[in-house]
Formats: sequence, structure tokens, C-alpha cells
Amino acid sequence: MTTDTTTKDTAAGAPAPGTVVLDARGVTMRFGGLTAVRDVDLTVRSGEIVGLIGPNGAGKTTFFNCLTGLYIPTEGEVRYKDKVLPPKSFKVTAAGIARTFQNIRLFANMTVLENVLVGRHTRTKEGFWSAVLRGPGFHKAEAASRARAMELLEFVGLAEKADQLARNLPYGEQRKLEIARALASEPGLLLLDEPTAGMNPQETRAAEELIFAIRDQGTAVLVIEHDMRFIFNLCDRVAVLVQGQKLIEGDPATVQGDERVIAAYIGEPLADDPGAAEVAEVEAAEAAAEAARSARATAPAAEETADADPRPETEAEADAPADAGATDAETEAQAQTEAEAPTDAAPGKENDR
Ligand SMILES: Nc1ncnc2c1ncn2[C@@H]1O[C@H](COP(=O)(O)OP(=O)(O)OP(=O)(O)O)[C@@H](O)[C@H]1O
Repeated sequence: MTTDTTTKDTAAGAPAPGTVVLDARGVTMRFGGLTAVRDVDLTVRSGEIVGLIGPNGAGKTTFFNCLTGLYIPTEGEVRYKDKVLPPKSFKVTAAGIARTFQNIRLFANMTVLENVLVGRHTRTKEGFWSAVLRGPGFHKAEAASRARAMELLEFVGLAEKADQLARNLPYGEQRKLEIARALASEPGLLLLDEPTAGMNPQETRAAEELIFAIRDQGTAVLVIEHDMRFIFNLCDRVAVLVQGQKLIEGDPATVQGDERVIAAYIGEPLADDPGAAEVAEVEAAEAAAEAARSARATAPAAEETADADPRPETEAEADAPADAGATDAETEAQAQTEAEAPTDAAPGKENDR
């Protein structure tokens, strides 16, 4: 089992509120031809809860992975408390950034307490021989580590379940345990990837309270979440990623009211995104097709109007107002004249014009 020599209070080691703890500059991550994250800047300050939102596939988790050493950004730099982060996740954790995952990653067959103790390994100073020989230093460190782990379980509300197997916890409590395990490394910055996924409204509310408490203890929080109500209620600042790029960043009210954010969520592309030319081409083709369809739709209508009276014009004219006052005798005389006209006079020709 891991041992511990540092039961430090999180708040005690926290920098003054407002100090930049995370500073990501120009972070770009490419996978072959796909740019999942493009030139993203983001800062998180001590005492802040910052939200990272965006539609599916926007690059949020990839960006998280760039912050935690799982990915080495293709371009850009990530600093934690003014130091460039090492490109290894365990070193990033040791530096002070901890995270939870979108898909819960607990040790299912270990107890709740053991899971938290595992999370303390980056704060353990006792070496291999100390563990093997189990001298006084080892026992002292182990007791301190257990005490801190129990404190954390108390903090997240799982102390009474310390001896249960992690796999027997309900889903919401497994998420809490993940948070407790992340906190066990005494981070200055906690990254939460969809912490309320699969939670019911009561569990979501409890998660919100827990995150506020974490922030109040001095750990800055960066959280990815799809639940907008949760995020706008929770965060001091929200950044929106769309197609790998940061679209907007601001306080919840500003972001919530931004039309571009709504458009992004219902699928409209960025105005100057890399695919804009292709999108414009498709839109132009669609507009041309629509215009052609409309033209076809109005053409038969015009023909229909012309054909509204199927009788030959001569007959139609007989009904014209000019003729309305003609007496039967006059009509008869006219008919007679026409009947007597020479055949080569092409009767009815005039009416054909
Ligand atoms: N290891 C990888 N190799 C190749 N492409 C990847 C890899 N990881 C992510 N991507 C791609 O990068 C893009 C961004 O994915 P990412 O998971 O970061 O988005 P997301 O915003 O977290 O999405 P969601 O909200 O659905 O979790 C997607 O197109 C995804 O398919």
C-alpha cells in the first residue's frame, strides 16, 4: 500500500486568489490530417471555477489531455504556476494538476479507501525499502496517509463506505470517489471531465455543492460539461470550443446570451472556420437548386392562367363587356357577314394574332 509523509492542507498551499495557475498558450493538437484543437489560449486563476463547453467533437477532451501530459501538443505551451508542464501524466499530477475522466476509471475490486490511497502515491516519500522493512517511518507515513484519505472521504460524503468495494457503489458515488482520489494528490488545479454524466438531478446538485467546496478550499477547477444549467450556475468563467477553436470566453451571462454559441450548438459552422469555403460552396449549390425549383414551380402556374379559359379567343371575346350590349339582331347580322366572307379572307385570322 502507498504511504504518505505529507498531510498538507490544500488551502494552506494555495496561491493567493486571482493568481494564474494554468496558462495554456496557442495549444494545437493534430492527429494526422485532423486538427482536433487549434491555437487555444486559456488561463485559470486560483479561486476560480472555469467551464469548458462545446458541441460533441469540439476538442474539449483532447485539450484536457494536452493539459495533463497524456498528449504532447503539436504546437503551443502549457504552464502550471509559471513552469512549463512536463510531458508525462504522472509528472503533471506531481506538479499539481489532477483530473477525473469522462468514463469512470476506478479500481473496481479495491475498497473505496484503497482507491483514495492509490491517489496519494504522488505525495508519498517512503521508498521501496521503507515499505519492505516496515520501520517506524513507514508506519507513521501510512497512518498519516490513511487519515488524509479518510478526511477526503468525509469531505465527499463517502466515509461510511470506506471498506466497500468501489464496484458496489452507485454511479453517482463512484463519480464522487473519483473526485476524492484526484484530490488525494493535493492538486492546485482539478480538471473534471463531465463530472455529472449519468447523474440524476439530486446527484448533480450535490456535485455542484462539492465543486464549490473544492474551490473554497483553494483548488482551482476547470470543468467540461454538457449540462448547460449546471455549467452556467457553477462557473465564474466559461470558454466555448467549436471545431477545435475557442469561439468565445466570458462570464456565464455573456456566453449564454451569445448567438454564436447557440448557433454552434445547433450545428452552424464558424464564420471563418477551415471548412467555410466548402460550406459556402454547398450553400451556393443549394440556393441555385432552390431557385431552379421555384422557377419550375411558377412556370406551370403562368401557363395555367393563360389556359384558364380553354375556349378559343373568338368565343371568349363574345363574352367581353364590349359585346355585352349587342342585340341579338346585331349578333346575328355579324355572324351572317362572317359566313358570307370569302374563304381566302382567312376568317378568324385576326383573332389569332
Ligand atoms: N487519439 C485520437 N486520434 C484521432 N482523432 C482523435 C483522437 N482523439 C480525438 N480525436 C478526434 O478529435 C476531435 C475532438 O475530439 P474530442 O474527444 O476532444 O472532442 P470533445 O469535445 O471532447 O467531444 P465530446 O463532447 O463528444 O466528448 C474529434 O473529431 C475526435 O474524433
